[in-house]
Amino acid sequence: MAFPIPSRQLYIDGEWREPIKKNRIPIINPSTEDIIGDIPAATAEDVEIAVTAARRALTWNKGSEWASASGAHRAKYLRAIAAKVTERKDQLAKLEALDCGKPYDEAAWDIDDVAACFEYYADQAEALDAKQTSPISLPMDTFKCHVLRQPIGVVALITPWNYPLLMATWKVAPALAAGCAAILKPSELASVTCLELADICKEVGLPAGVLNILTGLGPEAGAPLASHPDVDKVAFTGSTTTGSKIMSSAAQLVKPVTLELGGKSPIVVFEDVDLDKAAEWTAFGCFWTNGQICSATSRLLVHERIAAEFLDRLVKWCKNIRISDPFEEGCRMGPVASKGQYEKVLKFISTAKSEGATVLCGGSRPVHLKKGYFVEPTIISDVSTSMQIWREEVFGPVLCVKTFSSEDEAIELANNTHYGLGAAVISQDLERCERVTKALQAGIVWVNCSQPCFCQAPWGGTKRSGFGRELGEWGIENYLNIKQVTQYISDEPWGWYKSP
Ligand SMILES: NC(=O)C1=CN([C@@H]2O[C@H](COP(=O)(O)OP(=O)(O)OC[C@H]3O[C@@H](n4cnc5c(N)ncnc54)[C@H](O)[C@@H]3O)[C@@H](O)[C@H]2O)C=CC1
Ligand SMILES: NCCCC(=O)O
Ligand code: NA
Repeated sequence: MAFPIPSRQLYIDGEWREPIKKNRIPIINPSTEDIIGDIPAATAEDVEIAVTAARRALTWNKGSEWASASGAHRAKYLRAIAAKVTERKDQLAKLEALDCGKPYDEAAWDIDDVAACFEYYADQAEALDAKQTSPISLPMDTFKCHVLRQPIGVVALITPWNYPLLMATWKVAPALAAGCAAILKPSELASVTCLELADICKEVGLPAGVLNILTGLGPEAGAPLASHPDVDKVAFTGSTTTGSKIMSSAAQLVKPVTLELGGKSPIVVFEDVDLDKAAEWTAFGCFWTNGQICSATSRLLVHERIAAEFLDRLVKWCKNIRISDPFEEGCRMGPVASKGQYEKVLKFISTAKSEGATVLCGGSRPVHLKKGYFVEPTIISDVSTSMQIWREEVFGPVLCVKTFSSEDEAIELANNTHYGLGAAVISQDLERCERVTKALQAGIVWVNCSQPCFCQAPWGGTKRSGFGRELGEWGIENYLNIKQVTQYISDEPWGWYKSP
């Protein structure tokens, strides 16, 4: 599809700014492998300017314009951004489909979620004003106490390419609601819509420096941002390897981080399910977003009594997934996001085969698509718990399968991972679902579904999937300092020491 990609600069201090080193990074359309534009490449020099701008925005007019303004004041900007996102939904969805290969229908859904998330955090910003005055009851009536919730300060938000604008929004919206000033560093593999967010912020007159958007490479732009001494907090979504690096550099300055990292989430299908309903959720849980979801339920555990019949149904559902250019009518799977990702996914499949696993369906490029980073929905069986395909995140459309014979065995296999982001359980027995839910080591459990995500509910992982919770009322807490204010209200002297 020919669609104009706006040519943008870095967004710093409310203005477009060419990177100091003037470098740019090509934008590649993963459906065609064509270069369709370029984005600016920030380096440490630009990070320095952006951090200074953010710091100034916090303290501008003693903070009265932003950091110490009311939540209601900031909410107006968040609502204005939401309205502009909705107004530009079609353009943003098209750009996102071009940039990261998402089916257009999914991209449009994501843009709705972006607008809803800005609206939600506008509500949370308003709610913050009411919370500021609520007293804390103390056991002594000579004292009164309340808590002040104040913005943490300048925050670095580093985000991935699988949901380019939505993952940025999960951080930008609560950070701004809290009164922080932010520097967003989206993934170099899909930054286009984040630069359009900058354009929207300009249009709605967001105060200068409150949100700065630096596109660029991880080591060149992300690393100096994360380690900058004047950045008060880092919120990161991406690979566990990069998350660990960010945590190490933050540790040098005792800087708080929240990390939303990889996963190898299980989906447990019991013997009492409706086979078709369960098969569709299993496919959606792993193949939505072309399989590139941190919470993808990419390890299927199915009861041995129904395994053969269930897998037969599941393969039929998978063969029916329309894989095509993201703009074709009815597309339900596009390409993976980059050449690197394509090669990585195929390598995972070949390693699985060489380790003795069986490819039940898929496993390669679809024959009808000669160009683009397309991989068929792939199901791999005869898997053991020592195999790479069982242990490591693929971040592509690859599901691996094991069977179980009892609830206890299912739980043990489900928890047999270093990760702990998502998990799903499918059964008509809701008591069993409740037992299994409690036993699963994960931050998110889906019952009789997999992946639906609402900005009202907390999101985040355990184990090596990271820590901290985004979204919901927890999302804004990530960007607030809690300050205890205790006042002595008695007219009597304290009277501990003998009066001189
Ligand atoms: N949990 C999730 O949502 C995601 C997981 N991944 C996993 O990570 C693998 C690699 O994908 P990448 O795009 O390379 O992920 P990545 O974790 O390297 O990139 C995520 C973000 O971190 C930035 N970054 C990279 N190195 C950095 C550093 N040293 N300091 C600060 N920021 C840095 C990147 O520029 C990007 O904005 C994928 O194959 C997938 O398995 C990737 C993206 C999202
Ligand atoms: N549905 C949102 C998934 C977010 C993530 O992959 O991190
Ligand atoms: Na791209």
